[in-house]
Amino acid sequence: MIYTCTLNPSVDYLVQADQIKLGDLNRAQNVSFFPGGKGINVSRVLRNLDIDSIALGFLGGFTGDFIRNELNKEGISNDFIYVEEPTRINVKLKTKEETEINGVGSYISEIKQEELLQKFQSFTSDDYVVLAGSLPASVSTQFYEALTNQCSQNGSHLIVDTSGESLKNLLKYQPFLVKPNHHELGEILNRTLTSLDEVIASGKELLRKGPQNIIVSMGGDGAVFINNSLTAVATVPKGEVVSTVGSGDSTVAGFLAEYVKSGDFLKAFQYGVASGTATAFSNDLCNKSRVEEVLPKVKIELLDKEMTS
Ligand SMILES: Nc1ncnc2c1ncn2[C@@H]1O[C@H](COP(=O)(O)OP(=O)(O)O)[C@@H](O)[C@H]1O
Ligand SMILES: O=P(O)(O)OC[C@H]1O[C@](O)(COP(=O)(O)O)[C@@H](O)[C@@H]1O
Repeated sequence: MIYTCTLNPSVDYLVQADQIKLGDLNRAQNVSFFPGGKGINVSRVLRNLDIDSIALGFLGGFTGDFIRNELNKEGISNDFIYVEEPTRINVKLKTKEETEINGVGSYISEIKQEELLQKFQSFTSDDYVVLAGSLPASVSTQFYEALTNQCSQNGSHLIVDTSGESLKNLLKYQPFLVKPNHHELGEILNRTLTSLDEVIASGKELLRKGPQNIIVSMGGDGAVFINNSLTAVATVPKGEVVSTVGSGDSTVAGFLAEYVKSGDFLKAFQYGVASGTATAFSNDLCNKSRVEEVLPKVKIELLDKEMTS
């Protein structure tokens, strides 16, 4: 089974406007609400790609109810732990540019954290566990580490999509996959990455710190895949970018959807990148027909086979 775990879900409030002036009254042309947060997005894209998953994490209040109802409507199994404070609302402003305001997240008591950790004890080596997104302010990075440690003890395939200190601390558990974007990769290694060569070299450096497979996403410039036997670069087609919210999560979901079917890293990488791009070209997350339309336009260049250092 694939489990996704979102410690800090969100209702994503997407506001489209010609322009926004700070300090002025602005009117939106269009607004929409989506269940959000990285693991939840992965579960939603997996559903669109006909793959089952179980969504876990913390939800609370009217916003938490909205997310649960939407997931139920979409037929996504979920087993969230309920907390008192409402789940955050993240504002996504789409003008000519994209601006995001992500909330801090609800208070999660230690008892609730322990309850989630217990759920992780039942995972097995057949399971894939996607641990994704930020931590609510009340949850320490040690908790992420405890969840990771539990997956490692169970032998589950762990996919981590987080950034900064949380990601750094988890590398030693040798996660099956990590997916930083190029800014996050630079941040972990304390540098700014300005070229593809730098991204590849830094990705290889990250690989030596523990993860088994790495996708470094680079927005409209595509992505890089690195493991001990392969290095590949994907370029993506140009198209009308509607909203990139959830593109990275779609990359993870598309990769997993193909990997659990074929076990083929390159096919999975191409499918993941196509899913990310299909989401960038959509208002909500991608659907299967969009992904399959984009798929042949994602070009994969294999740089090295067999490692490379
Ligand atoms: N402007 C864009 N045009 C085409 N594809 C895009 C664009 N932005 C993002 N994507 C797709 O989504 C993937 C993830 O995007 P990225 O912004 O790197 O991730 P994150 O959302 O995690 O920061 C990219 O690798 C690419 O496939
Ligand atoms: O937990 P964080 O880092 O605040 O991110 C949460 C936000 O990221 C998203 O999951 C989108 O992520 P990506 O654009 O990186 O795929 C939104 O749904 C949500 O608002």
